[in-house]
Amino acid sequence: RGVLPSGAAQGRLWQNIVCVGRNYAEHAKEMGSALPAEPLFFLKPSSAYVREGSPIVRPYYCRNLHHEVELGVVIGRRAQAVPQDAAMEHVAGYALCLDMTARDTQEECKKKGLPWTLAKGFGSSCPVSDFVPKEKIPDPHKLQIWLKVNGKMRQEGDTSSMIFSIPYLISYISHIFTLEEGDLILTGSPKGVGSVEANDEIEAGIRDVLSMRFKVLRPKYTF
Ligand SMILES: CC(=O)CC(=O)C(=O)O
Ligand SMILES: [Mg+2]
Repeated sequence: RGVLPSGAAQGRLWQNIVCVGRNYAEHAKEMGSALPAEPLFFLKPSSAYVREGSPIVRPYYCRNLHHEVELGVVIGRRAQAVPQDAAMEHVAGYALCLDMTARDTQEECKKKGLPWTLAKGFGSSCPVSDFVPKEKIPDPHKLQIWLKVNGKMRQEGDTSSMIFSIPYLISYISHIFTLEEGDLILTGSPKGVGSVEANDEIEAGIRDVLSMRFKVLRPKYTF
C-alpha cells in the first residue's frame, strides 16, 4: 500500500496506540525487570499523540518524566488473527515515537498492582514523527534509533535487538483484538531511558531516515 492511513485525511494521522514493553533485553535489565516470555503490552488513548510544533506537557502528578524512543509500526489493513508469515502485509509504514512515561507514577502503580494508564496514557505522552511508507524501509529490523536531550546523546538502539519481531507482535496482538487501519504499535524502548525537565529539548531520529524535535513544558496547573 504505502499510502497514508485514511485517518490522515481527517487531520488525525493514527488511531489506537498499542505499546509493547520490555522488548529490548538491556532496557528490561536497566529497569530491574525480568525478560518477558510473551509480549507485555498496554494502550495509550489516541489523544496522547503530539506532532512536532506542539509541546510535551509533564502531567501535574509526575515528578520524574522519562523519555523512551521507539519504532512505531503503522497498520495499513485490518488484521484479525493473522499468522506471522502474513503479518507484514498489514503494515502501511513506520514512524518514530516517544513513549513518554511518568516513571514515579509507574513505580507506584507497579508496587500497588495498578494499571499503568496514569503513567503512560496522559495527554502528549506519544510524540510521533512524520509517517514513513514501508517502501522506504527495506528492513525494519535493521534501523538505528536514537534520542538526544539538549544535544546530548541518551539513547542509541538497533531494532535488530528486539526480543519479539514485528511480525510476531502483529500476529500476537491480532489474536487478542483486531488491529485497524491507522493503528500504531510502539515496539518498545532500547536502553538509556532517563528524565527530562521543563524547557528541555528532545531530538530523536531513525538514522538516515528522519529526525524530530519536541520541547518539554511544565504543567499549567497543579492540584
Ligand atoms: C518499563 C516500561 O516502561 C516498558 C516500556 O514501555 C518499554 O518500552 O520497555
Ligand atoms: Mg515504552
